[in-house]
Amino acid sequence: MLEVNHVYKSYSKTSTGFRKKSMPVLMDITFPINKGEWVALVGESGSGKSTLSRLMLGLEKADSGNVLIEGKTAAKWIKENRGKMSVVFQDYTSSVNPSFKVKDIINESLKLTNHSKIMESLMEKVDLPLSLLDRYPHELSGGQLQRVCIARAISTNPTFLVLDEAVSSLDVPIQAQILELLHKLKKEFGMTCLFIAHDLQTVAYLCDAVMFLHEGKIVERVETENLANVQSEYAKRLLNSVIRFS
Ligand SMILES: Nc1ncnc2c1ncn2[C@@H]1O[C@H](COP(=O)(O)OP(=O)(O)OP(=O)(O)O)[C@@H](O)[C@H]1O
Repeated sequence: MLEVNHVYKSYSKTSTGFRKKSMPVLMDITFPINKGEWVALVGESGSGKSTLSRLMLGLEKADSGNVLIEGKTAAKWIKENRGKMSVVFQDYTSSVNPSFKVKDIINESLKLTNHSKIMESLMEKVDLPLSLLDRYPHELSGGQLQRVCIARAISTNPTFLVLDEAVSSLDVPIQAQILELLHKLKKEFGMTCLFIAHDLQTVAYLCDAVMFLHEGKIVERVETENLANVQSEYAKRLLNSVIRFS
C-alpha cells in the first residue's frame, strides 16, 4: 500500500567561506509497507528518521525518488484522502494548541459541531476519563496529553499512522501503558503504521518488522520474530546493547 522508492535527501550545511555544502541525510531508501503492517524504523539520533517521516507525510520533497501511497505520490494521496494519514509526534506539548480544551483538540480534524457522543467514545478508546474533556493541556500529565494526541490521530479512522517517537519522552511505566494502548488500537482499527523509535524494546512489542537506519541507509529489514538473527553489524550492535543493559 505504501512504497518508498530510491529516496535521496540532503540538506545544505552552512560552512565557513561562501560555499554551502550539501549534507546527505537519506541515501537510496527503498522499502514497502503492506496494508495492515506495523513497521518500525530504528536508528540513532540524527540518522534521518524524522526526515523520512516528513517525506512520507508529504511535508517535504525528496531530492530524487518518491513515496507512493496506493500508486499516488504521498502529497497527492494525502490531499485526496483528508484525515486518512495521521501522525503522533514525540513532543505532545507543542503538538497541541495550549488555549484549546481537550474536546477541541480531539475535534481538530473532525470539525464536528455536535460531537459529544463521538468525543466520549474516543476518550474511552484511549482510556481517559470524560471529566478531562473540559480541561486545558497544562492541566494534564504528559501521559494523558499523549493519549489526547492519540485520540485526535485516530478520530478520523486513519488508514495510515506515523508514530514519530510517540512514547520516547514519557517515563518508562507510562511508556508501557501507551504501548499497551497502541497494541489495543492496532488490533481494533487494523491501520498500517510506521513506528519511528531509537530503541528496540518499544518496537519489538508492537511491530511486525523492523528496519534499521544507519548513516542514511536502511542496512537491514527483519521480521520481528527473527530479531535475534539479524545479519548486519549495526543491527547486531543495537541488539547487543539492549540485551546487555536491560
Ligand atoms: N530542515 C533541516 N535543515 C537542515 N538540516 C536538517 C534539517 N532537518 C534535519 N536536518 C539534519 O538531518 C539529520 C537527520 O535529522 P533527523 O531529525 O531526520 O534525524 P533523527 O534520526 O530523526 O534524529 P532524532 O532521533 O534525534 O530525532 C541531522 O543531522 C539534522 O541536523
